[in-house]
Amino acid sequence: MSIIQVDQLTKTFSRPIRGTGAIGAIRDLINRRYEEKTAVDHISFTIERGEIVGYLGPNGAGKSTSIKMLVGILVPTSGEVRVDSEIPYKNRRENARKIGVVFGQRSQLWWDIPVSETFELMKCMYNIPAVDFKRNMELFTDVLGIQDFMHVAVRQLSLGQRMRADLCAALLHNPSIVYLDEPTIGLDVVVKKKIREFLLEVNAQRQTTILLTTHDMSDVEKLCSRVIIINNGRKMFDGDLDRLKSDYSAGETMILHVDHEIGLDRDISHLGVTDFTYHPESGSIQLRYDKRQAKPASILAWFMERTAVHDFEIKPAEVEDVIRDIYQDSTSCGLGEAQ
Ligand SMILES: Nc1ncnc2c1ncn2[C@@H]1O[C@H](COP(=O)(O)OP(=O)(O)OP(=O)(O)O)[C@@H](O)[C@H]1O
Repeated sequence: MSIIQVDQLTKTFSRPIRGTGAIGAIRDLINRRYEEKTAVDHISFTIERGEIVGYLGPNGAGKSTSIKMLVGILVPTSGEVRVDSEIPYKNRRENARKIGVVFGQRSQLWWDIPVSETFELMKCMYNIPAVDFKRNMELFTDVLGIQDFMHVAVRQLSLGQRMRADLCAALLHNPSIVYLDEPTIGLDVVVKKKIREFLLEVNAQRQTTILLTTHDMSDVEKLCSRVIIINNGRKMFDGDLDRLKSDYSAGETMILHVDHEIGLDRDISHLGVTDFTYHPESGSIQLRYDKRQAKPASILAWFMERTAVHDFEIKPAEVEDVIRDIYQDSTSCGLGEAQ
């Protein structure tokens, strides 16, 4: 049986419409009006034990709301959610024992006490057997490299140190599922690498299921074999990363550092360029093209014939671009959902 089962899950918030100015404020006091916002709209999926799944979407897509329903903080408006046989919002205590959660923007650690004491508190809270605790501490301190700051108060940690301590705390009780919301946000490449290696190690050793939200495509590429993409609360794509990349990651961006612009009114559609902007402050031209249809060398040659190009760089599609392509594809085809 799938470890996570989500069926037609929906969450609608009712939020006040605020009037503008003094009259609006007075009117609000007398007659407050509300609007409905469907943050998660009939989403269904299942996740198998041991999968690492990227749960992606642009800002406001409904990712955090979905995760809050999975961890039991929010009660769905309709639909069903079952996590390792528990209904999270009904069996919050049992569910909490089976899951670990890390929100990149917030810490679950106690601010004023040293990291090591936080872990001791976790041991008591979750009733972790001494043998498991010792084994986990050895593995986690080794892979995450937290030995150096074990005795430092949490408020004195750098962001990267705090994030590693947060991850360790979330996994000490051997949860079968871990929810990670932007776990590498704001971290340098070395710490990102450590965290990814750690997650892969835990997943391989313990079959821990991981659901990860991130805006960092390299997190997705390094960790996830499958991605679910949502937008406006609806599921747009559910499939493996290779399919996502072969079907949708065709957009590339080329940045040319030039002497002067050559006129934005030029028609360069024959080169396969879809977007074309000049940034005078940096003296650069930014072009977007579909690499299945355009030849970067031809684009570069065309510009070099017309202006002095000092340097250029090519950037692969960002996760946001892929999502935008999927969204455009599904709306232009009249599809609500791409499977
Ligand atoms: N408690 C709430 N009350 C009213 N509206 C809410 C509430 N929580 C979220 N929303 C709305 O629901 C939508 C989805 O929000 P959510 O936080 O789930 O998005 P997200 O995909 O996690 O975005 P981000 O990547 O920016 O974190 C947004 O339009 C948001 O304003």
